[in-house]
Amino acid sequence: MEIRARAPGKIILAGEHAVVHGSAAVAAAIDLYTQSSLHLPPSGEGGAGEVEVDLTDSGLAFSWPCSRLLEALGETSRKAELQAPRPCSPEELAAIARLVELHEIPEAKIWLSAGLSAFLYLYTSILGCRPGKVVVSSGLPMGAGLGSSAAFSVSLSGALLTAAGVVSAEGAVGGTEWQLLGKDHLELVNTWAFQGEKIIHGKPSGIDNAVSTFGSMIKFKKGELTNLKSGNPVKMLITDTRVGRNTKALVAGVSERASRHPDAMASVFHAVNTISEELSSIVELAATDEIAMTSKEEKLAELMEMNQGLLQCMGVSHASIETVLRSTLKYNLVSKLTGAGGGGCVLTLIPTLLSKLVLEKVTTELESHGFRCFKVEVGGQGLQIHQG
Ligand SMILES: Nc1ncnc2c1ncn2[C@@H]1O[C@H](COP(=O)(O)OP(=O)(O)OP(=O)(O)O)[C@@H](O)[C@H]1O
Ligand SMILES: C[C@@](O)(CCO)CC(=O)[O-]
Ligand SMILES: [Mg+2]
Repeated sequence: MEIRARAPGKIILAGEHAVVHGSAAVAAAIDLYTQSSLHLPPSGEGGAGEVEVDLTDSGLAFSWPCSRLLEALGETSRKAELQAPRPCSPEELAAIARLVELHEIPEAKIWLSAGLSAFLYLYTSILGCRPGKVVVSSGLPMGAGLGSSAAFSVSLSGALLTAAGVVSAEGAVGGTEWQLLGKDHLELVNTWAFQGEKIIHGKPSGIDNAVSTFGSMIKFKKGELTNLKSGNPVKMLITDTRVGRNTKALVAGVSERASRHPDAMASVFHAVNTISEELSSIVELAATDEIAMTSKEEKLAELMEMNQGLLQCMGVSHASIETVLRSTLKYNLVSKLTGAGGGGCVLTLIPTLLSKLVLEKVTTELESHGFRCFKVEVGGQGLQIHQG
């Protein structure tokens, strides 16, 4: 049996970091995906064979004998828990970390160990210690602010829960081999993926896994999700500064700053909340044609600029991000970091009336700094399944 699941990355238009502290944020799915293909032998039995994962983007593959997993973790998959995952306990996480350490991961790719721990947790909790192989491949840059960790957790959870028979695909995605899940099944996948994100991020808000699971453009606040109907999707240029960073460390850094300056940071988070609320109402107004396109774009640009200033206050900007801001400002274009910051990707709002020539000039200038630019479609589908 082969089950494939693909889950999109995301951009955050406003509210990253502040969303971890209870503010609203606005995010949208993009058309770059992580795909997990799960192969299960016909009669898998616990205790025999291996669990394998092939991480094609990093060119590394790992495997564990099922007997070893059973010995270290016990029989982990229990029917009742499939419907309501329990968080990974510190003891279980330590046992999983020891299983990951059985493999020598090259120092330059040590950041993979968090993803591997999330993989082992999701696989053994959902399918138990039965043999199987998962091949993961992604069009997303890893650790660059476009939600690669969430797309990884969502696609894995989608494939594993489909194999366990607790979720099943319903409707086809027009003209493609992919199928969608119903709302309740998506909710379940999202809950599992959040557990995976916790292992990778430490203290995620849940926005990245939610937008990767449900797709579209969403407002997210304290775990509550509102779908934003955006008539004409905004156009964004993405610049990957190629400066590596780690979301877990950046989120922890903002929390430390908040504990050093609680009142000042509470005001910053409050300001971000207001920006996200305003931004989401502009998006929705635009869907009803009650606001002209140029006026919508001017407002969005101003709010993004204000949000970027507040992200600098939180200490998550970076010299490379500032270079992107300065370069695009020369052409009167507004940019802000997206995701956790500290390097990674920057969004630049592309107004509808911007000439092709100007766009080419900005892109050339950004690429002359060694950055990589690309355009994405914003607000598309979330998790999709293919069973064959
Ligand atoms: N395709 C993949 N293969 C293996 N591991 C992956 C893959 N995608 C993500 N990961 C795991 O997720 C980690 C990156 O997550 P991180 O949260 O730091 O960045 P991000 O999700 O890309 O950005 P952000 O959280 O700011 O949106 C990697 O270090 C790795 O452990
Ligand atoms: C930085 C952050 O706000 C967004 C990362 O894409 C973390 C989170 O919300 O989990
Ligand atoms: Mg992440």
